[in-house]
Amino acid sequence: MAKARELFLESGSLPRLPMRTGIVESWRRSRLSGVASDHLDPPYFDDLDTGGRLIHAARPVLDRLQEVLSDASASLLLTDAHGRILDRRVEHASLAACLDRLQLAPGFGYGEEYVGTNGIGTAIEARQVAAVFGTEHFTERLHAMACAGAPVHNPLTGRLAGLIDITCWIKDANPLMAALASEAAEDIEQRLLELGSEHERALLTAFLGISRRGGAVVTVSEDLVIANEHAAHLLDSTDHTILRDKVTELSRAGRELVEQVMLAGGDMATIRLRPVGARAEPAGAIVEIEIAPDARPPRHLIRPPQLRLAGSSYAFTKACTDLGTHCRNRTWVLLEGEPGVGKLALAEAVHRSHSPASPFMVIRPQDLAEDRPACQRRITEAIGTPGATVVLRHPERYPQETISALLEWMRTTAHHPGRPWVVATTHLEARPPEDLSSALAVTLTMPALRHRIEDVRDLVPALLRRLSRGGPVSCSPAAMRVLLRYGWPGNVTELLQALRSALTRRRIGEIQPQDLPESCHVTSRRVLTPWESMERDAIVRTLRDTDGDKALAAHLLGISRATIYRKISTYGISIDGR
Ligand SMILES: Nc1ncnc2c1ncn2[C@@H]1O[C@H](COP(=O)(O)OP(=O)(O)OP(=O)(O)O)[C@@H](O)[C@H]1O
Repeated sequence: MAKARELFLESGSLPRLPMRTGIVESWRRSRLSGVASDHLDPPYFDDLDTGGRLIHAARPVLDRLQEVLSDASASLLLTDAHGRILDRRVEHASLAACLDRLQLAPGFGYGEEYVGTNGIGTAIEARQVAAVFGTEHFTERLHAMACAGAPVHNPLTGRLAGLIDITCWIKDANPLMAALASEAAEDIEQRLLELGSEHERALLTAFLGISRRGGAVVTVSEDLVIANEHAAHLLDSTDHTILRDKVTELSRAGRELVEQVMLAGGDMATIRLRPVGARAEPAGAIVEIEIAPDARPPRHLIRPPQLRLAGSSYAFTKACTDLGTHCRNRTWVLLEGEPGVGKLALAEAVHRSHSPASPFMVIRPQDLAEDRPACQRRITEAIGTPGATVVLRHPERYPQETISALLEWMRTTAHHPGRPWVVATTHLEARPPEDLSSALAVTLTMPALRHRIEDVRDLVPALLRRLSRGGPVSCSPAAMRVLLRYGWPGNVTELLQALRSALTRRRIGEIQPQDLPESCHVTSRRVLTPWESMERDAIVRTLRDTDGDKALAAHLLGISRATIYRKISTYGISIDGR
C-alpha cells in the first residue's frame, strides 16, 4: 500500500494491486484539491455551532459509546456536515496527546479538501461509511492512525447533518470500527427524529392553542411551516420569506417581537412573534398576524414601468409611489435599503419622470475625496435651478467637514422656493450622521429583492436587454425557475452580475440553468435556514462595505479567513470590486 501511494504521488498511476476503489478515488480527489502529502495543516474554525440539534441528539449516544470504548485505546469524534470537529471523547492520555499533535480536536476541519483521504473527509465526500487504515491516508502524518467515519443524516430532511468517527493507532485497529460507527450514526439519526417530533409536537400544541382564538396564525421552524386557513388566505410565498427573516430576528432577540409589515398583497399587518420551546434549543416560532383596518394602500399608485423600471410587485410599487409623492412635494428623504437593491436607480427614475430636463446630481464619497470644491460648487448651483435633485450617496462615509458644510447648506436652503430635492441613500446598517438624518424629513426603506421575488420575472428581460444591447438572447423557463428560487442577498446588483456571467457563456438564444453562475445553484438546492440566510446576508453586507476585501471582512466579522472563503463559496456570494 505504501509503495502504491508513493507511485501514485510521483506519477499519478497505480500498480496492479488489489486496492479499495474508494481509497483510489479519494487519493485522486485529494491530489486535485492540492493537498500536501508530506504535512498536515487542517484549518481552525472558531464559529462552530456547538449548541445545535446535532450535538443535543448525539450527546447520549456518545456517552454510551465512550463507556463501551473505555478499555480500548480509541477516540470518538463528532463532526458537522463539513467535517469540522464538534466534540471529541478520548480516555487515554497518550492517544489524546497524539490527536492534539495531529490537530484532530474540536474546531479543526478534517474535510478531504484540507487533509486528503481520512475517515472523516472521505466518508463525507462519498456520503457513506469509510474506513481508512495507515498508509491509505493521503498525508504521511496520519500513517500511524486508523479511522472509520459514518455519516449522520437528518431523517426529517434527508440532508447530511454530520459524522461520527472512531480513530485509534493502526496497531489497535479493529475491523468492527466501521460497524460500530455506523450503528452510532443510526442511533443519532433516531434521536434526531425523536427530537424533531418533540419540536413538532410543541409547535403544534402552541399553534392549536392560539388558532382556537381565531385570527391568522402560522408556525415556522427549520423544517416546517403550518398555517391555519385564515393565514393561508392572507399570505403568499413572498410573505413566507418575510416571516422567515422575522423569525431570524426573533432568535437573535430571544424574546417576543411585535412588528408592522407590509404584506405582498398591500395590506399593513401587525405581526407578533413568539419563540416556542426551550431558549437553548427553540423548536421554532409562532406568528400571529393581524391586519390593521385603517392602513389601506394609497389609491394613486405609481407603477414601476411608469418610471421605466422593471418590477410589478406591490412592495416595489409602494416604494415607487412613496418616493414619487415625496419628489412631487419636494420632501427630503433618507432612502435606506440593502446593497444593490436599486436605491439610486429609483431616485433617478423618480426625478426623470418628474422633471426630466432638470439636473440630477449624485455626490458619492469618492467624488468628495477626489475634488471636494467641485462637489460643493455643484450642490450650490442646484439652488435656484428648478426641479434639480441632489442624491447624497452613502453620507455615512463623508468627511465630517463636508457634513457640517452640507448641514449649513441644507439649513439655508430648506425654505428656499427653488430648493432642490435631496435624497440620501444608505445601507440598512449604516449610521448616517444624526444631524443629517434629522434634516431629512422622512425615511423610506426599499424592499429587498427576496421580499419581492416576483420582480425577477420583469428584471431579467430588462437587464438582459441592457447587457446585450438588445441582442437576441432571453432566459429559458428552467433558468428562470433557478433565479426565482435564489435569495439574492446582493439584490439587483447580484442579479445583474449573474446575467452578465451567463452572457459570457451564451450570447444568442435562450440562457439555460447551466449558463448561470454556480452561486445561483448552490443556494437553490435547498432553502437556507433562517440562521444561514442571516449569516449569508451579514457576509455580503460586510464584503460590500469592505469593497470585496475578504481578509478585512473576515476580521470585521470575527471569523477566520478560511471560514469566510468557504462560506463565500457555500452561499455562492459574488461581489464586484467596488
Ligand atoms: N427596478 C429596476 N429596474 C432596472 N434596473 C434596476 C432596478 N433596480 C435596480 N436596477 C439596477 O441595479 C443596479 C443596482 O442599483 P443601484 O445602484 O440603484 O442600487 P443601490 O441600492 O443604490 O446600491 P448601493 O446602495 O449598494 O450602492 C443598477 O445597475 C440599477 O440600474
